[in-house]
Amino acid sequence: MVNKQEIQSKMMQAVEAVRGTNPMAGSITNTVTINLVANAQLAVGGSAAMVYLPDEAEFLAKAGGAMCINVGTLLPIYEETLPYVAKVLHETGKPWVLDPVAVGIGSLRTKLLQQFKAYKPTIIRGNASEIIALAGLWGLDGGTEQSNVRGVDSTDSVSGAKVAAIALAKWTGGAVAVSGETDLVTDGSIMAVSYGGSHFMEKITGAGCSLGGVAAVYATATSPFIAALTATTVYNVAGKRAELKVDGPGSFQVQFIDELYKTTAEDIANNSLDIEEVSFL
Ligand SMILES: Nc1ncnc2c1ncn2[C@@H]1O[C@H](COP(=O)(O)OP(=O)(O)OP(=O)(O)O)[C@@H](O)[C@H]1O
Ligand SMILES: Cc1ncsc1CCO
Ligand SMILES: [Mg+2]
Repeated sequence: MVNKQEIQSKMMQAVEAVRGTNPMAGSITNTVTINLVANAQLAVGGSAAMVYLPDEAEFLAKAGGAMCINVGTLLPIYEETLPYVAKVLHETGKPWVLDPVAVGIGSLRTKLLQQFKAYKPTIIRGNASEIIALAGLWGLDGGTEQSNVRGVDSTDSVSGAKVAAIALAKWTGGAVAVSGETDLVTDGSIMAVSYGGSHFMEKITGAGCSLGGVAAVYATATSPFIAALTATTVYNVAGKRAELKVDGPGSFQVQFIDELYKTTAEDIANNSLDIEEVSFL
């Protein structure tokens, strides 16, 4: 049986460990949201470093406790950097997060995301359409060949990505986090549903990208499943609280960083969470 209290207590430990040790998680991420990703990582107690070049990515992969790869805005150099660093991460057993932003657009994005299948990202984080499309690209259950990703936005429901999320987690042996109004996190055998957040998170860019960066920070301190669930939960708590204090998306983003900074381990344990065993779904 899955023990919800044990999961909550592991999340609390991860939050405290990160606040106590300031772990570094490097990123190769998109140019739209790079600043929000770094600030969110710092707000939860981590340390950020962003690079583009293959040798620098290798340095960060080895020096940090985990890494975040987000394919939002591809540059030609990424054809070299991304498979190279993913191989280093896989071979050294370093946890890494993949955000398959806009999967389905362009030949380089498709080629890179196909290459990542063999390097088994420890955490895959995306919106529902991205998770379904990545499962489709990798030939796994629950995926569709045609991507429903509309640019970087989702057109699918989170619950519709359940089978794809489980299949991806079983393939990687890690965790998958599907974001939306409610969030799903699975390791292929447990399915967690986390509630909270804010409608304003759809009105700022990078809530998802920065969630991936924060998941990488927690992955330096705990298992992929607990890291993905802790990041998801912190986002749900901080989003809910920030919404109460603001009246628009611009001030929401500022308030959200403050709430990430203020969210405690107890707040995370007290946030609404459902846990189910996948075999019963
Ligand atoms: N309608 C909503 N209500 C509550 N929380 C939401 C809502 N939509 C998104 N969120 C939260 O926003 C965060 C990002 O999820 P989202 O699905 O928007 O990612 P995304 O589409 O990849 O974002 P981006 O690509 O802009 O970074 C998650 O923490 C999620 O829980
Ligand atoms: C808007 C946008 N375009 C490419 S990446 C990105 C950030 C959200 O995914
Ligand atoms: Mg996204």
